[in-house]
Amino acid sequence: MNRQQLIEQIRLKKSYLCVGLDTDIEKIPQHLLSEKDPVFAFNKAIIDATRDHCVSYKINTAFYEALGLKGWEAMEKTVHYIGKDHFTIADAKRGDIGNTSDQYAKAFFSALPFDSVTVAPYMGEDSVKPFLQYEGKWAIVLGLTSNKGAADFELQQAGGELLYEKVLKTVSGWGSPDNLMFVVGATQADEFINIRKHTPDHFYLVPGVGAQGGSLKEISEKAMNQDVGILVNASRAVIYASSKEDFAEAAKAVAKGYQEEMAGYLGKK
Ligand SMILES: O=C(O)c1cc(=O)[nH]c(=O)n1[C@@H]1O[C@H](COP(=O)(O)O)[C@@H](O)[C@H]1O
Repeated sequence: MNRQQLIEQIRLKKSYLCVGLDTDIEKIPQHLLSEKDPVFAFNKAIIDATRDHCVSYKINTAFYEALGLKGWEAMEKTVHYIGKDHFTIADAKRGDIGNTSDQYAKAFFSALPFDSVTVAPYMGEDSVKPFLQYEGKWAIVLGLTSNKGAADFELQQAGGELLYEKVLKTVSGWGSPDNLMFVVGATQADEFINIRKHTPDHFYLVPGVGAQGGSLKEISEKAMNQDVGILVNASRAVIYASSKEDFAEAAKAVAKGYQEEMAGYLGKK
């Protein structure tokens, strides 16, 4: 999905919600465990229930890789089931020397039909560029993350600026707002205005509302640009809204609630 199509979907649905499919076999409702592929059965129900309220799904590959071959198969079935109308993110946080990153890009963009992959920038340009070589596909590079450990490196001074600022400035020169997004944690609201100054036109993937306590209102007020420019992810708050048989309806209600709040912020733009 290209930038224009993504913006169209956001305007059409009045939503910039990304539902995170961090599907943990230990947390899915008991009654699904008798299914042949419980993880896919769970995802399918969540997707059916939430697809009208979100524009994107983020599959955190860790939860699937942890199950071996079965998990990878569930991931593959899930990304195909989502289809082309939603922006798909392989949250794999990849990045390695060039010829290895080439293979990671091939894994998610050719063997699998993801629109984007999350990428760690620590190894520099040759580790990120392979993800920028595919027409209509995106690299989503870690900028300022939502976790406590962001203070260890990202928020440290590096030659008169913060390390994450250097990352935003340098990495934005490797691609364009048409194939590059940045991850900015919802818990980092104090930095949003500064981040927008460095990267005015880019989309941000913003995880950390719901379970991590980030404020949708604050993000929306501080980080939106003229093209909306944000995808806000919630995983556990949506997919584990109920642990019982009504899990899909409960997920729908939470996703709808986020969407309605988003519609309000979009209306003010
Ligand atoms: O790259 C990410 O998606 C990510 C970056 C970040 O800074 N913080 C963060 O929580 N994430 C991911 O976003 C999701 C957040 O999940 P919830 O806290 O359950 O909504 C998880 O899949 C995390 O791996």
